[in-house]
Amino acid sequence: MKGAPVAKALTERLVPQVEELVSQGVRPTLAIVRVGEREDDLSYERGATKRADKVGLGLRKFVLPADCSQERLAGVIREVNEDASIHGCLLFRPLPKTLDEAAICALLDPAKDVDCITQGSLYGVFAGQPVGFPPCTAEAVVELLDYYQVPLEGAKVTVVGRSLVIGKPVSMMLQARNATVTMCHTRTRDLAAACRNADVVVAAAGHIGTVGAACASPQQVVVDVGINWDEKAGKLVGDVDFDSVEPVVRAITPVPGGVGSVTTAVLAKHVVEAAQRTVR
Ligand SMILES: Nc1nc(=O)c2c([nH]1)NC[C@@H]1CN(c3ccc(C(=O)N[C@@H](CCC(=O)O)C(=O)O)cc3)C=[N+]21
Repeated sequence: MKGAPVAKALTERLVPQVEELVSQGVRPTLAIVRVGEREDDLSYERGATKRADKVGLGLRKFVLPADCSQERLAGVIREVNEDASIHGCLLFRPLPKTLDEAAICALLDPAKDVDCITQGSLYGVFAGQPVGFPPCTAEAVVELLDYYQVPLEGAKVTVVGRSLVIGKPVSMMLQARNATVTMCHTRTRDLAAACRNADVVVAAAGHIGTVGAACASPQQVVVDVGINWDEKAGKLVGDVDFDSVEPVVRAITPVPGGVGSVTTAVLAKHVVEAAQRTVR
């Protein structure tokens, strides 16, 4: 299950909407805030830059060194908040450990929170209320499964990983679609069994090889959300051991070229929606 056709379908709907906004004098614009040079951040930035070009979004990049102070980063977020020509903000996470990530996230204007880093947006996802936007990657997983017509109603879905960025919110979104969701993590006793037993596995652990052949079963659909830098191979890989899992399962997403490309399309969609809200 490649991401490109899903992203293309999403993106095609956005182009006329951007044209309409531009004719009203508004160019939907995304601010990217990056601290340091993490490989996964740089990958997202490349993808988002290409997507913004295709859709016709404005893009402003704020890049700070990994050792920057809390005050300096806070200053950038305030600048984003005050700039009326910016409609959405993507702050790459995790931030370096020296920074207080929660305090930074709380500073962002909720109206510009296109990736669910503020508490109100998270509340929306957990309560099933239309407050803000869900995390782009979590929404991308659901978009991808819908595009490939993978049934969720009553399906057994195992989510591996419990982060606030992906594991927890995607679990809530899949449950909202009436899937029966099992949440697994580093302390799960028999991860392989919990995965083998599932119709759909969503791998969002953040570690290379978390989901291996023992987790796979025929008829299963595997969505790999992981973006890890493989030092030995010198390339980006997912959380799933693709070569051993792919021959067993019904369908699987590649990394790169899977969920990531859909994530950037969802991001563009959120920025367009945020801009539309400012003119209505
Ligand atoms: N607040 C926050 N939310 C995130 O969702 C988040 C984050 N921080 N920090 C970094 C990771 C990583 N991530 C990627 C998303 C898309 C691609 C993507 O577009 N990948 C292209 C390839 C792009 C390329 O490498 O040229 C693809 O898979 O085809 C990559 C990585 C989201 N993350």
